[in-house]
Amino acid sequence: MQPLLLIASFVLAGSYVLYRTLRPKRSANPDGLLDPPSAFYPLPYFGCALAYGADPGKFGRENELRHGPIFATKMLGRKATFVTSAPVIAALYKNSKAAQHDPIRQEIPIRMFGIAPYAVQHERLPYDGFPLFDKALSFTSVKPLSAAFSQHFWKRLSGTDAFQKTLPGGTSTIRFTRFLFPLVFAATCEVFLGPRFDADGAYADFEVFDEQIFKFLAGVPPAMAPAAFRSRARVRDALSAYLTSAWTPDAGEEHGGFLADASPLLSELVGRFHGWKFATDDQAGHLLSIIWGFQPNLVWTIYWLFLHVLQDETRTARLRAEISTAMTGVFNSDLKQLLAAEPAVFERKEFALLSSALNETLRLCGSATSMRRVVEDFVITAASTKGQGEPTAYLLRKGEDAYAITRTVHMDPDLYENPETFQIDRFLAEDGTCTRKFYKNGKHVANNLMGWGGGVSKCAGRYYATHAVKLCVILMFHHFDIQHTHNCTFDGRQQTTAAVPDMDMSRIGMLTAKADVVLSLRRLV
Ligand code: HEM
Repeated sequence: MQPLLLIASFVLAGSYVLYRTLRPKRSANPDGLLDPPSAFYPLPYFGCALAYGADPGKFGRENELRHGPIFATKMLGRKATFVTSAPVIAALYKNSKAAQHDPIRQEIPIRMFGIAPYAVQHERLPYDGFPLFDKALSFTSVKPLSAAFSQHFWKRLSGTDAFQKTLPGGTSTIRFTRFLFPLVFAATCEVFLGPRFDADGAYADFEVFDEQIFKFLAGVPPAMAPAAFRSRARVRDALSAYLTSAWTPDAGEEHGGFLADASPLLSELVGRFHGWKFATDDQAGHLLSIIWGFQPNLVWTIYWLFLHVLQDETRTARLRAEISTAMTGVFNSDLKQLLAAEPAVFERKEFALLSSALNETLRLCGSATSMRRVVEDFVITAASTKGQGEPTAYLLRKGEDAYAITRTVHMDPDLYENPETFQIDRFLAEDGTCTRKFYKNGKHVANNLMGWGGGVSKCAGRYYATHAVKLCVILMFHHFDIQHTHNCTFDGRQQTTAAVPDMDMSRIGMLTAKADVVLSLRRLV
């Protein structure tokens, strides 16, 4: 053991000396600008990848304490600059000309979804492909899609045993993720792809693929993750079969055909894929990326919102009261009116507590990182995290990657009191609306909540997702008395209080749970 320790000490000491010798000097630029302070991760090639990948929020927080809200290191062979405070993240988002998202969008899908490079890097994709989502999912255009979600989700929910085999007054017991996640998956697939895609058949493989997504992100070869690659291949095969059967040639259409029974958004997109001569398999890879974009974030948001509310009787009672009042006051106790509601209705004051609960869930249970490639040198000015002293100007250099870690802002105790605690009404202003403003060191922080990311890559689906989360919560509370059973976790441990499982901190986006829970649903209506 001792010789091993000795060798390890030599390697570490050697790495440190090398690092001190080779690291970029902070005042090397002739114009007096500083390089961001360097964080020390000596592992060759990987650099900070292990520490960052294990828990991006903790990685950001620890380095912020040591170096301030901007620091640089190496990750997977590239120089990476990380920004962690609200104003510096805002500055990074703002300069979308120098710090671009498109180069990242043209790399990651190759690894994650197995799309061939030509179909990810097609020159028209950033202009005629991705913007279709921004257009169809904007606040003013999203209504047909959100209304379709309401219909499909209700059809699925009312088809479960909790309705079909349980009369009002009766109770059923559900394992929460097993119950909820496939319903949301099927409903959203129906909204976007239509009924021809076998969502039920594809769900199990999709779930395995999603659970193993980090392996694709890290570029692990198929031999090291055979199950993940097999599942991904099966979902893509299902999507290819769907594309083959649903694509209907029609000379009268702009792109030579349409996707039968699908949303206009997907039909238009696939039409453009045909125009660009993408192989069916690569089209399927794109569809997989779209499904992956909506499913995990959406279902884990719903999951955490429910569990944090149910953990506390007062929270549950307050939210139940809001929903009950709105059911009569806004929807005249008519389910059809609820299902027909457009997203703007759920933004009203009558749903302020629900809006606040959603924001609090995004804050506490999300870990979004926005990635950018620096394509021209630019300067970011950073004040110290505590707001003392003169701000410092740092140079970000062409060719490096820049990462905005949002969880450091969401868990900042100077911005959010007791940041580890779920406070259902945290976002309520004094007038009862969900518009509270947040301050740090006496200054208003406009981008205090970045659960949807920000800048040019801000979640295009946020209005659809907000609608879907709220509808799901309202439908469930309206129909069921939901109890968070105390002996509920599936890891075999008995719980003495209503448990909220630990979060898997290694995820990017909404965090996942380390255990499922069992809930009892007593049917009310
Ligand atoms: C509560 C659920 C959701 C959360 C928390 C969420 C969050 C995010 C985040 C953090 C990003 C990356 C932002 C960045 O890099 O700065 C993103 C991107 C995106 N999301 Fe969502 N999302 C959710 C649901 C959805 C849904 C349901 C859809 C589609 C209907 C969707 C569509 C997209 C798209 C298209 C992008 C890429 C935007 C771009 O790169 O231009 N999201 N989302």
